Amino acid sequence: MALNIAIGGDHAGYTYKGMIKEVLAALGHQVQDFGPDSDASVDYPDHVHPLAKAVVSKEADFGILICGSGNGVAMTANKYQEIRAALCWEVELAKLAREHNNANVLCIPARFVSEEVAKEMVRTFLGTAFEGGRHLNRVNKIAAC
Ligand SMILES: O=C(CO)[C@H](O)[C@H](O)[C@H](O)COP(=O)(O)O
Repeated sequence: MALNIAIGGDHAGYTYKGMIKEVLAALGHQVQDFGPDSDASVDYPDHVHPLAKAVVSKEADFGILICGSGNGVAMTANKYQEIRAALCWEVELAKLAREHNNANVLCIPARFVSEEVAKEMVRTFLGTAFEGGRHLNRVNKIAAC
């Protein structure tokens, strides 16, 4: 099924962002790029906030955020109650983030994972369904009051 994917990050994730966009196109998904448009140094929140809002508004089905460690983009995206941004560095983590946490944003640490792992995490994340059941009860308790 073709999905609407929002992708973004910062300069440290710029190269991986381009590579992942090719993967998403090959999978038949629609992609909205929230930048940056070069590897010149930027502040990741400037690119994360509009992406997070696109996911919250359901303009995008899922978000993919890439920076050096993945921490900054994850911290920023998770400021939104409706966002469940998962920092993943192994394919199995991307699978579990969908199965158990119903994650809607995948955060990739470009300086710490190979291109192949990054690509496979994206394919796995977008190809895995939330399991619901006991996990739904837990996910429903995440939102701060
Ligand atoms: O998580 C991050 C910021 O908290 C990312 O790793 C950034 O990509 C990183 O901090 C950028 O570092 P730089 O020295 O400015 O390239």
